[in-house]
Amino acid sequence: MSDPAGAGPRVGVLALQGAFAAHARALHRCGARTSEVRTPAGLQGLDALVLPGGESTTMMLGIAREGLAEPLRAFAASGRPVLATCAGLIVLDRERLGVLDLRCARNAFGRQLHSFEEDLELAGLDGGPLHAVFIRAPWVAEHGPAVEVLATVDGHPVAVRQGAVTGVSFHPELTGDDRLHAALVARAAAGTPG
Ligand SMILES: NC(=O)CC[C@H](N)C(=O)O
Repeated sequence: MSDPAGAGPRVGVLALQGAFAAHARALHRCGARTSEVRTPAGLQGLDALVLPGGESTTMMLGIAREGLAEPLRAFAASGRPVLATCAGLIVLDRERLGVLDLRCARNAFGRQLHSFEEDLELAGLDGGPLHAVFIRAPWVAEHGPAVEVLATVDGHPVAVRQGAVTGVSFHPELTGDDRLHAALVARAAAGTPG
């Protein structure tokens, strides 16, 4: 999946399970080189990382099987930018990898359990509302002071930031609006946390 023609920052996409291929396409559109991460060695040399949506229980089983829990924690702690979407956000919560000081409620949108779409204003994102696709999405049920809430639906946080980690409970790789991927690639290229 890597893009040999590109000279941009190297962004890994956790590819144990879930919606990883569409993330790679979005990252390519933003000028990044990408690789699929399935083992701790796959994290080496990356400037940024995407944790895709999918099914968080299955993803956690794969992370345990491959010995990826500690390497993923270390990657986040290094300050390199991370974008976590949907199941990827769940995986980072307190009850799982503990990278983010928050607790997710899974499949939280009872009003439209399977999926719905909404235009969201995200704090810090220029260019107007972002069209967000929610698929059996979580929300953030509770969080500590280090977590900045960027957007809410019905009063529940669905986009957050803690340090260099951005987490969203929707699927930004599905709409063709690549602003969140572009922001990740820009931060990776700048080599600055945040
Ligand atoms: N689109 C998604 O990633 C859904 C997440 C899934 N409902 C879970 O709990 O893991």
